[in-house]
Amino acid sequence: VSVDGRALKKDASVLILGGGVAGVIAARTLHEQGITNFTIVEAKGELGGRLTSTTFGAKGKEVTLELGANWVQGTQTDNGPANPIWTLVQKHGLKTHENDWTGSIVTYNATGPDDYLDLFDESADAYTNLTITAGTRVDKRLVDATARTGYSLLGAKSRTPQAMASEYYQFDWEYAQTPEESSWIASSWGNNFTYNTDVGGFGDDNQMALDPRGFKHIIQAEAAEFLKPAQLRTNSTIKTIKNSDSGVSVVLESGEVLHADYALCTFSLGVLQHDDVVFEPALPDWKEEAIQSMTMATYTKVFLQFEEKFWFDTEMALYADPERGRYPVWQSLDHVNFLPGSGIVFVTTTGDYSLRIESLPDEQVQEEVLGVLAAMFPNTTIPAPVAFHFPRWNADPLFRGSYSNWPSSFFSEHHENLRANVGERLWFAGEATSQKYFGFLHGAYFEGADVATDMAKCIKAGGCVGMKHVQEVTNARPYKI
Ligand SMILES: Cc1cc2nc3c(=O)[nH]c(=O)nc-3n(C[C@H](O)[C@H](O)[C@H](O)COP(=O)(O)OP(=O)(O)OC[C@H]3O[C@@H](n4cnc5c(N)ncnc54)[C@H](O)[C@@H]3O)c2cc1C
Repeated sequence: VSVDGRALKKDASVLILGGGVAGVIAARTLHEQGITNFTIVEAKGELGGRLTSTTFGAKGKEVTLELGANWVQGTQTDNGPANPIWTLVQKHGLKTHENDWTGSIVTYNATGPDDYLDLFDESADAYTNLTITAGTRVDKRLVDATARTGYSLLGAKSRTPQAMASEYYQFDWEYAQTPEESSWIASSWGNNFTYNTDVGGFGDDNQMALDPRGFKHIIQAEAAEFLKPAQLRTNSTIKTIKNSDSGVSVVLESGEVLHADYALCTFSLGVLQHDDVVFEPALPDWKEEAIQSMTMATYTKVFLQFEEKFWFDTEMALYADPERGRYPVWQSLDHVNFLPGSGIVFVTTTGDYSLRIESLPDEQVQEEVLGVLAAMFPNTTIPAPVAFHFPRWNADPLFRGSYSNWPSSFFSEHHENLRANVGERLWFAGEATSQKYFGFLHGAYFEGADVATDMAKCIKAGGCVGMKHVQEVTNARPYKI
């Protein structure tokens, strides 16, 4: 049988490229649709992708820590919509605890303790205002601008280290980039669709994963329910993706070639941007412009373990350095709610500061971090840590950053193009392709499910055009020069 000269094939084979949240949920979706002729091809030795943990600590004091995603952000409010990651946490019995980001915090500057919680609260209000005014801009069809423009127009101008640290906590700590680098409108979507129940969000609870099996357990346990051994290839790094009208072939690092009728690429935006994988033929201009126009940001957790705790008793602490973004957000894991007795505290950096520390040797970063602790606790002799570790997400060829961020020069049409299939055979999904939830685990989940649903329809129909894309992203009105 044929349609337009194409062979109708209803038992088509599918390669799912990448076994993170999007890849596993896409596989589950195809399975549910009765399409079982698929294989997940994953470079790492296990499923989970950016859901990844490590054993950290001195001998006899080891614990499981999350190097990547750590929180279920927004869970569920009453019987409202549930974050699907929260649903998986409950289904698979993952250990979590609520993390109070705003009510359990103390503040410091470069000379020691400094109570600027009033500025911290003002900054939270300014951020809320930023998201509300972004909504107004959408309703009025006003153009996007940077979140910095938004803050300034609202009169929220952070001029002291304390005000800058407070703003950082609200903004950069979430988006992993500065307000200058981020879209006013899209960063507000990111917040509202997750946290604000008025627009369908899940609620404002943040649950921290604390399970010794790692946060990845939820996705591995989910896969174990349907995935057969023959449907998974781990330790298989893809070097080339060849796309044609009749199917897709991928060339592995080993030289082996896998063929299928369709492929779903779930590699991170950073991997696509960095040319770690070669597309043959090269991706069309509309796709390449979309890929290069969104940003892959970097978020870095720097872990320290000490013989014993000498720091704050709250869950969180904020440090205001004269340099914005220098080792600002601290969290105590040695806390009754998390890993009491662990002797672990960690500090988070983002954006360019993360790239800076990735380029330095571990010893130098450790020395800098200990210097900050010495500034925060002037009356304490800071002991040498017994363990120290931070992951280099940007340098990692399987990720090239931590998660995507939406700059103000990225248009809705770019986003459609980022998401759209190339030809009938090559499809894309992952956190970055989610318009409402880019950057989040639940963004990857929804995209895996939604794109695989579209693919299944296409496969069952024996072929389709797929998602729409625009050939060129243009202005509504021409430039006047
Ligand atoms: C440090 C950090 C903190 C985060 N914190 C949170 C958080 O608290 N809450 C939250 O909701 N989200 C958080 N996120 C974001 C969340 O982890 C991601 O949105 C989500 O895991 C992305 O899933 P994905 O399936 O789209 O991509 P990935 O997990 O990147 O999956 C893609 C897979 O493709 C594989 N791959 C890449 N290249 C190749 C190749 N050449 N050949 C074969 N396989 C390849 C990778 O190994 C990977 O397994 C965080 C991320 C990071 C890094």
